[in-house]
Amino acid sequence: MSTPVKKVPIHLQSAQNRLLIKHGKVVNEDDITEDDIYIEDGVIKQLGRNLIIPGGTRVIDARGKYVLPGGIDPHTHFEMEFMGAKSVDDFYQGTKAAVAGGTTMIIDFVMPKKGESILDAFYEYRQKGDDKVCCDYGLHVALTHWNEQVRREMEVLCKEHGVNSFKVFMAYGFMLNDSELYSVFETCQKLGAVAQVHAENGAIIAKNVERLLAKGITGPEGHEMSRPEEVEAEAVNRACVIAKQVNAPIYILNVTTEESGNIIRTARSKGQTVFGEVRAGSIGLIGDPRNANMITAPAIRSRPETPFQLLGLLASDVLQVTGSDNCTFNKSQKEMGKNDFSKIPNGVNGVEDRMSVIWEKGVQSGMIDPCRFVAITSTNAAKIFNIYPRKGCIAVGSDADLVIWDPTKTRTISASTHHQAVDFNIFEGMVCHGVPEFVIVNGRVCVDDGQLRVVQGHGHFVETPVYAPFVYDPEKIADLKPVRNGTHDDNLSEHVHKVTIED
Ligand SMILES: C[C@@H](CNC(N)=O)C(=O)O
Ligand SMILES: [Zn+2]
Ligand SMILES: [Zn+2]
Repeated sequence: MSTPVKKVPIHLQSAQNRLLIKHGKVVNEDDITEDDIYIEDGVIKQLGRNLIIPGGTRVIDARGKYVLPGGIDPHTHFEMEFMGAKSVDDFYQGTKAAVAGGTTMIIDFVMPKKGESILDAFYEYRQKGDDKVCCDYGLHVALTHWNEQVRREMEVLCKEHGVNSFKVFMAYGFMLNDSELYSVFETCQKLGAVAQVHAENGAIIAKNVERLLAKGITGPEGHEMSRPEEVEAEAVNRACVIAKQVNAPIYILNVTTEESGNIIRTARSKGQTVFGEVRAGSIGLIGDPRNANMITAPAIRSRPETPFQLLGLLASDVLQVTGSDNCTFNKSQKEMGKNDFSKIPNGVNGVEDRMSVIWEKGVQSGMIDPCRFVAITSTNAAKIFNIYPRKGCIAVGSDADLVIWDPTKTRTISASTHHQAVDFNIFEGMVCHGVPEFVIVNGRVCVDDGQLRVVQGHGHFVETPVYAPFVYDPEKIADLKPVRNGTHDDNLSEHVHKVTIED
């Protein structure tokens, strides 16, 4: 007599809702295990071997592959108005490209116009992002001016809108002076927020630009000449000194030189909370000062040893995070500065290629291991912006944001095949080991055996709460130890019969 098959309620029938990833090497920041992963309703429900799971579950065989936490790119500028242009990757195409490359969450920057209410600007960005994103996203808020209203609105954003990070600029026309930086850092510290710093000395840059143009140096080579390494390092040091006065944790964006890294090392060695981030382009490339398409700020440095030095700082935890600083302008937009380098919109691509570039330059070269790769491409960003262990790790109860990564496969980066809107790629022709075969976004297979299948609006805004233990109470981070095996909770599709998938 056949066993009566229980009627499976329709809402549980979708095999898409249930996934089992088998035989993979599961990589977290601190270990690699041979666990199978059962996913249901977008959450990792079970980790372990010989799992008992509902029938009708889709099984993905990850034999010979790594299973990584989905990348978190904490530095993008989608559809941003800047230097008289608008970045061409919007929240749809930017997150589509992110997923294609193995990134399953981005954190973008609200960029208020000078004098604009930061709260209004935040609402505008939510309008831009919420319906378009293909993966989850968060928002930092840039402060392009300082006054009592900004301070009040920072408090509202932290207490009511899930913002915990504010960016200040020490360069550009909306840079803040030292006294304003002091007030912003002090306010961030009181709110339990993180102050992020674009650290370049804007006053020196402005004078250098004036002097270079007056000498007739108008080509793209003038860009790095106007903002050499020491002009970044001076600002990094000043930001650390100011933050120290008010015991404010700071996060230095776009560290591009060993000199800046050593300043951060010294500050951290004296117990100061300073985090450093490196953009993928600074690791993947040696800067070509004559190439207008590579113009971003701070510059991608032209000294050949810099990428190796930056990777060494990431390997030794002097620096903690990699981002893309994806701020893409087409060739035609870059030509706005063909007669004056200071008019070239600053920004490069990276959101799609960050993971492969860091794997190729870091893991493939032997400078970092897969665990450190996970830390600098996902986990550390999750910890700093207080979304760990929901994000940034493979653990029971975490969001099912995962990448099945083939370390042996290679791909050649090209604008002809990338999924970004921008019409060139700074990594053009680069061959990278490390290819995302499957990318799972909140439990949905969005790269399926190499085929991109994103859904616009599948992502959601993710609040980043203040007082991240990793930032404000590091001893507590141990209490957040995620559950690395066993079952999440008991509502494992009770309505259907269970099967054990034999090894
Ligand atoms: C405003 C934005 C422009 N992009 C760039 N890094 O040059 C930034 O400074 O991050
Ligand atoms: Zn910046
Ligand atoms: Zn940026």
